[in-house]
Amino acid sequence: MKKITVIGTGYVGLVSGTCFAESGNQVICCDNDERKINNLLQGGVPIYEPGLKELIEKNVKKGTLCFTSNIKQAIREAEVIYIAVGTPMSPSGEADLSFVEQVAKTIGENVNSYKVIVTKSTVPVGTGRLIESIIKQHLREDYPFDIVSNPEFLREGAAIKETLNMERAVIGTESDMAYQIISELHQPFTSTILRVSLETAEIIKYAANAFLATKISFINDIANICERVGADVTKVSEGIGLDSRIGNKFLQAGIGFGGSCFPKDTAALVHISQKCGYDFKLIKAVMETNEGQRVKIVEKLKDALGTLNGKTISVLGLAFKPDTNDIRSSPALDIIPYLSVNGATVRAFDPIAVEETKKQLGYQCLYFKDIYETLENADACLILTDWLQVKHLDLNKVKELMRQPLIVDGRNIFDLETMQEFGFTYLSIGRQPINKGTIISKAI
Ligand SMILES: NC(=O)c1ccc[n+]([C@@H]2O[C@H](COP(=O)([O-])OP(=O)(O)OC[C@H]3O[C@@H](n4cnc5c(N)ncnc54)[C@H](O)[C@@H]3O)[C@@H](O)[C@H]2O)c1
Ligand SMILES: O=c1ccn([C@@H]2O[C@H](COP(=O)(O)OP(=O)(O)O[C@H]3O[C@H](CO)[C@@H](O)[C@H](O)[C@H]3O)[C@@H](O)[C@H]2O)c(=O)[nH]1
Repeated sequence: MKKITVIGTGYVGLVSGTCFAESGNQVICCDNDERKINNLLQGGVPIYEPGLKELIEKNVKKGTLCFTSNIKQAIREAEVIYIAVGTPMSPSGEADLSFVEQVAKTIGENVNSYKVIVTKSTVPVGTGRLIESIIKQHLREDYPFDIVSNPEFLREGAAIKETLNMERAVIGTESDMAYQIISELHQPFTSTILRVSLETAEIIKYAANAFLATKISFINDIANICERVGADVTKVSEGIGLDSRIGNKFLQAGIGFGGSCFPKDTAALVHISQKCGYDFKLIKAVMETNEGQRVKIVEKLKDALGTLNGKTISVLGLAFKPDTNDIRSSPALDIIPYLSVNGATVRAFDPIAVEETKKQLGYQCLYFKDIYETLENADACLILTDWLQVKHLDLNKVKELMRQPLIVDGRNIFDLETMQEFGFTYLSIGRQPINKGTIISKAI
C-alpha cells in the first residue's frame, strides 16, 4: 500500500487515481479547478467513462480515495506524486508545458520527505529533466526525490478496463528504488513492465500515438484510392489485417482521427523532431491526410445536395468517438459551424456529449438526445460518430422520417447491400456510392 497523490483530476488523473485506489493504495486526487473538486466531493463525476462512477463510489466509501483542492497538503502527505495535468497544443503546435511547470514548482516548495515524482502527462523529451531542475530550484531543504516517466496509454471510453488490465507499463527512471516502487504499483494491472530511461519513456508515448495515427491516415489514403478505382476499403482493411505483421486494429477508414491526443501529439512530435534537427516528413503527411478527410465528407454532402443553403441536415454524433462525452478535436466542432454558416439548419444527436458541445457551439445547431427526432424532415443525414445507437438504427423508420433518403457516412457503418435494399442514396468513405434514393432537391 502506497500513499499516492495525483495532481490533475481529468480523464487521466481521475481514472488512474481511482484504479490505484482500487488496487489497494491510499489515493488523493487533487486539482486546482475547485468546481471539479466540489462536484466530486458531492458525489458527481465530471467526465463520462464506463464503470468510473461505480468505482469512485466504492473507493470513496472504503476510504481509499479522496478529493481535495489543497494541493500543497496533498503533496506533503504523499510517498508517490503523479503529475496528470493537461499538456494542450499551443498555437504553434508545440505541447504547452505551463501547467506541468507550475505543478513542478508547487511540488518543489512542498516536498518534506523522500518522494517519487512521476509524469503521467504526455510531455516532450527532456521534460522529466526540466521537472527535476524546477523541483530542485524550489526545494526548501535538501530532501531526496526521484523522477519517473510513466506514460499513459488508456483509450477514452475503455479507460477503466484498459487501466485495470493494461497491455504494458513503461517505466522510465535512473533510480532502482523508484523503479521498484512504481513497478510494484503496476503489478496488479499487468505482468509486462518495460524499464527504460526517462527520455526513452517520454518518446515511447509519442511514438505509440504517432504510429496509431499513421495507421489511420494510411488506410484513409488507401480509401481515397479505392474510391477512384472502384475497390472497397473495408475489404482491403480485412485483407491486409489478416497478416499478423500488420494486424486488423486501427484500420477503420473514415472521417479521420480526433480527440485530445492524436491531433495534439502528432503536432507536438513535429516540433520535437524539428528541435533536434530532424524533418519528420511522414508524420506531417499523416496530419495532412487527416485534415483532408473532414473536408472530403463535407464535399460529398454538398455534391449530393447541390447546395447547403436552406437544407436540413441531421448530424449523428458529437463526441470524437463512442462511449465518451469528450469533444476535443471532434469532427463535429469543425463541420457543424461550416454547415450552419453555409445556410443549413443542423439538427445534432449525441447520447451524452450534448452539454459539452453546447458550451462550445452554443446555438449553431439544434440538439437532440433522441436519434429519431433528430432525423425528422432531414434532407440529409451525416454520420460523424459510430455510436451503437447509430449502428442499430431502424432503417425503415429513418427512411420514413427523412424528407429524402440521403445518408453520408463518415464511419462506414452500414454495408452497401443493405443500403441498396433499403433504397438509400448512401455515400461512405473508400467504397462505391449507392445512388438509390431519389434526391429531389439537388439542383440549385
Ligand atoms: N485523455 C486521454 O485519453 C489521455 C490518455 C493518455 C495520456 N493523456 C495525457 O494526459 C494528460 C492529461 O490529459 P487529460 O485528458 O486527463 O486532461 P484534462 O484536461 O481532462 O485534465 C487535466 C486536469 O489538470 C488540471 N490542472 C491543470 N493545471 C493544474 C494545476 N496547476 N494544479 C492542479 N491541477 C491542474 C485541470 O484542471 C484538469 O482537471 C495530457 O498530457 C494528455 O496528453 C491523455
Ligand atoms: O481505426 C480507427 C481507429 C480510431 N480512429 C479514430 O481515432 C481517434 C482516436 O481513437 P482512440 O485511439 O480509440 O481514442 P483515444 O482515447 O484518443 O486514445 C488514443 O490516445 C490516447 C491519448 O494519448 C492514448 O493513450 C491511446 O492509447 C490512443 O489510442 C478517434 O477519433 C477514432 O474515431 C479511426 O478513425 N480509425
